[in-house]
Amino acid sequence: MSATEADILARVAAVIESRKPANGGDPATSYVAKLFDKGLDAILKKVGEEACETVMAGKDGDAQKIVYEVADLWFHSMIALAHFGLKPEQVLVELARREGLSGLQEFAARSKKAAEEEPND
Ligand SMILES: N=c1c2ncn([C@@H]3O[C@H](COP(=O)(O)OP(=O)(O)OP(=O)(O)O)[C@@H](O)[C@H]3O)c2ncn1[C@@H]1O[C@H](COP(=O)(O)O)[C@@H](O)[C@H]1O
Repeated sequence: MSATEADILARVAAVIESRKPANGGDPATSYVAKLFDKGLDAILKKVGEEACETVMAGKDGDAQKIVYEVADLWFHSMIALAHFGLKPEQVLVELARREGLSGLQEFAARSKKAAEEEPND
């Protein structure tokens, strides 16, 4: 991945931020501003729809369609992050934190902690 591609999330996030009503986003001319105007339920509905469309593309096994739907899913997830004042960098930091950490080991550690915290009857 080139530096330019790595910067895309930050650039798209900056445009999303600029579309917030407080930053002058205009629902008449901007899809993102229109979604912010509709509010959190509408944003989350789009995230759910795009997740379903990603699943359907996966079932079809069409590589190009999968890329297209995941792009829609990431894009709408970024609008949801922006709604909560969060940045994609924070998700990237979390992914980086998990690098090299086996998912199975992490699950085992979490299960052990939950069992230890469970109140004894
Ligand atoms: N990456 C995207 C992007 N991906 C998808 N979409 C839009 O998201 C919508 C996806 O909805 P669907 O696929 O469900 O199609 P639809 O049925 O037309 O949509 P709905 O009526 O259900 O909302 C479409 O209208 C797409 O055009 C996007 N719209 C904008 N961007 C980025 O956001 C920037 C700002 O966009 P504006 O706010 O519109 O200027 C753009 O320059 C792009 O970089």
